Amino acid sequence: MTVNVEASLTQHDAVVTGLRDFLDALASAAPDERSSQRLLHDLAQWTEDLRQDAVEESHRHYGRSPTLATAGQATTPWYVVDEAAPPERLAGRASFSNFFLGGRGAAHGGTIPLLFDELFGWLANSEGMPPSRTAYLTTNYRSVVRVGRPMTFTAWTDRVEGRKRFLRAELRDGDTVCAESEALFVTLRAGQP
Ligand SMILES: CCCCCCCC/C=C\CCCCCCCC(=O)SCCNC(=O)CCNC(=O)[C@H](O)C(C)(C)COP(=O)(O)OP(=O)(O)OC[C@H]1O[C@@H](n2cnc3c(N)ncnc32)[C@H](O)[C@@H]1OP(=O)(O)O
Repeated sequence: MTVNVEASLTQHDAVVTGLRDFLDALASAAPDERSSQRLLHDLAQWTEDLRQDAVEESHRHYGRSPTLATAGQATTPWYVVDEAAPPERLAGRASFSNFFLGGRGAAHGGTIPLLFDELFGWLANSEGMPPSRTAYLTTNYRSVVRVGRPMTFTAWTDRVEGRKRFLRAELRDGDTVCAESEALFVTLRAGQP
C-alpha cells in the first residue's frame, strides 16, 4: 500500500503546516526587541481567540489528520509514511528541523523516541487493531541525527505474545543507522484509559 499523506490539504491541515513552519522560523531566528514585542502581542491575541473556540477532545482537529505528515501534529519531527503494511511494517522519510535542535547541529535526544513512539503508534493502533499503549520504549543512539538532513525510517512488528506486541525501528541517514528502538505495546483491557 502506498500512502500519499499530503495529497489533500484541508484548511486546518494548512494551519498546522503553517504552525510547524512558524516554530522552525522562530527557533532559527534572533528577533530584535521590536519584533519580539509585535510577536508577543499577536500571539496573545490569537491565544485569546482560540480559547474562545475550545472544544472537548473528540471534536478537535489537531493531531488527527491522517492525510497530513505527522498526523497533523506540529511538534513531532516531520515524517511521511511511504510504504505501509500495518500492523507488520512501515517505511518512510523523516527530517528534524531547527525546532528540534539539541545543540551543535544535532537533534535533541528526546525528540528521537518521540518519532519512534509515533511510528509504533501507527503500527500497533492501525485499522482493525484493538487500542494499545506503550509500556516501554528504548532508544539506542548510534550516530548523531543532524537537523535538516533527509532521513529514512523502517518500523516493524518483531513478535506478538498475547496482549504484548514487541516492535522495532531504525532511523537512518543514508546507509548510517543513527538510532534504533525497541518497544512493547500492550493491548488495553476494558476500562483502561
Ligand atoms: C498515529 C496513529 C494513532 C492512532 C490512534 C488510534 C486510537 C487508539 C486509542 C488509544 C491508543 C492511543 C494511541 C497511542 C499511540 C502512542 C502510544 C503512546 O504513547 S501511549 C502513552 C504512553 N503510555 C502510557 O501512558 C501507558 C501507561 N501504562 C499503562 O497504561 C499500563 O501499564 C499498560 C496498559 C501498558 C499495561 O498495564 P496492564 O495492567 O494492562 O498490564 P499487565 O496486565 O500488568 O501486563 C500485561 C503484560 O505486559 C507486561 N508488561 C506490562 N508493562 C511492562 C513493562 N513496562 N515492561 C515489560 N513488560 C511489561 C506484563 O508483564 C504482562 O506480561 P505477561 O502477560 O505476564 O507475560
